[in-house]
Amino acid sequence: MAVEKPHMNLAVIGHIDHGKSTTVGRLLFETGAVAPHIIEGFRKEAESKGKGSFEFAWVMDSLKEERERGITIDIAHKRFDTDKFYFTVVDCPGHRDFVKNMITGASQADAALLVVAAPDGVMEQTKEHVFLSRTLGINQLIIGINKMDAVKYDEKRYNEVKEQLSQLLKMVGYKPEAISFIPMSSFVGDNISKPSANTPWYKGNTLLAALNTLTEPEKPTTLPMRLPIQDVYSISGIGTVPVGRVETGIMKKGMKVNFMPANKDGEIKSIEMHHEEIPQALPGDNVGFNVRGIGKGDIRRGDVCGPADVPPTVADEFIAQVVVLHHPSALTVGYTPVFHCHTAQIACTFVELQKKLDPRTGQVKEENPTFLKTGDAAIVKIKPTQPMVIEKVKEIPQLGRFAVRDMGSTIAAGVCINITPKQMR
Ligand SMILES: Nc1nc2c(ncn2[C@@H]2O[C@H](COP(=O)(O)OP(=O)(O)OP(=O)(O)O)[C@@H](O)[C@H]2O)c(=O)[nH]1
Repeated sequence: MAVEKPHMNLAVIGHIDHGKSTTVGRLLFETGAVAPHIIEGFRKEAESKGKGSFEFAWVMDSLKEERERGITIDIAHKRFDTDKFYFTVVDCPGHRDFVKNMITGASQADAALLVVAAPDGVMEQTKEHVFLSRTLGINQLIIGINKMDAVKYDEKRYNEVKEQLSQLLKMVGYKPEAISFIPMSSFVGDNISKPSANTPWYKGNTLLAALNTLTEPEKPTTLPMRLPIQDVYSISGIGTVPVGRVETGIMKKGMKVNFMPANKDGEIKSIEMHHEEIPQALPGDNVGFNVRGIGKGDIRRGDVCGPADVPPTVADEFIAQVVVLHHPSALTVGYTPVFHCHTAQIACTFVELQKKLDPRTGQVKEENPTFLKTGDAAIVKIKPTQPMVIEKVKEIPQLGRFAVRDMGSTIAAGVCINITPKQMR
């Protein structure tokens, strides 16, 4: 029987027009995920509209209007295989709900591919995306220095851009020496699956070979068990069945558990996954489970299940590091948008703006700033308007991240660095 390859979620990030979509299109094409006749169809359609150079980018444009405007929006949920992994391409920052999806775990990326155009080098969004990747806990990075054809495959230019990037990576805490840099052209197909004769000076991996060097993320089984509740059902003959995904630790049959902030105790009677009873559930498993001692009205979406002896932390207040991604004006003390943290959505107030940071270095730029604006990073104190479970990102990273949403868009993203807990028991 064929053994399924390990799965990796890959975020493709980089400055606008640096070639993210073209690179994804090229990867899908060269790994056989898109049939050549489909590419040919796109090429003809593009030519007929005078956009002949867009063929690979077009593979990714599933929306017709987007195609006509010549920009790419929908690169979500594209799959391709290397001989070691199968990859799902997740949305990139700036595209729709990327940040929110990353944080709520819907598309937590295991690795990121940063695309940087050789003619431009490091640009504004390159910096933003690198910082955001770091904040969101993406530890593995591959860098494609793209559009090498447009700089005549010049080794000197490649080294300049590589050096700029190395500086940037060091500032945010990545180790450039552990990262693959690849001179490539997604458009021409250089160094994607085969070493290119256009870059005889380059002896490193192709993009596909570099993707194969990534390591499968370990399941966080040694952390305390945390399962944020997605829904609660009442099933006749069984009783109350909460459902959700195990984020950390192991849920076992017979375990004594506690739900916070509901502050209800129970015992796991049975666990079910894909309609089969299982003795234990691991991180990543989506399960339904039956708990002795819990009624349907006792718990709800946003509550978190944990072991009774290490219950989830309910915050009275918490200190967070945030990055403001998009705020129409100035974010000030008193602002109370909705925080999305695991499955909870709770209005929280910015009660103190403690320090403004340089988003690239993390150095303090200003103490007690009066406001924050788009692009700022800061240390802030937050007070939830209702009891809310959150954990320190250093202790349980999966429950320590949040997205801040207001009026339909993601205003900020952040991580919880300290908590003043609410005494619950
Ligand atoms: N010369 C050259 N052009 C390229 C290469 N890769 C992409 N392009 C062109 O660069 C432009 C932008 O490419 P996209 O793939 O749409 O870039 P993107 O980063 O996905 O852009 P957004 O989704 O709008 O942020 C298109 O005109 C591509 O044809 C390359 O390797 N060489």
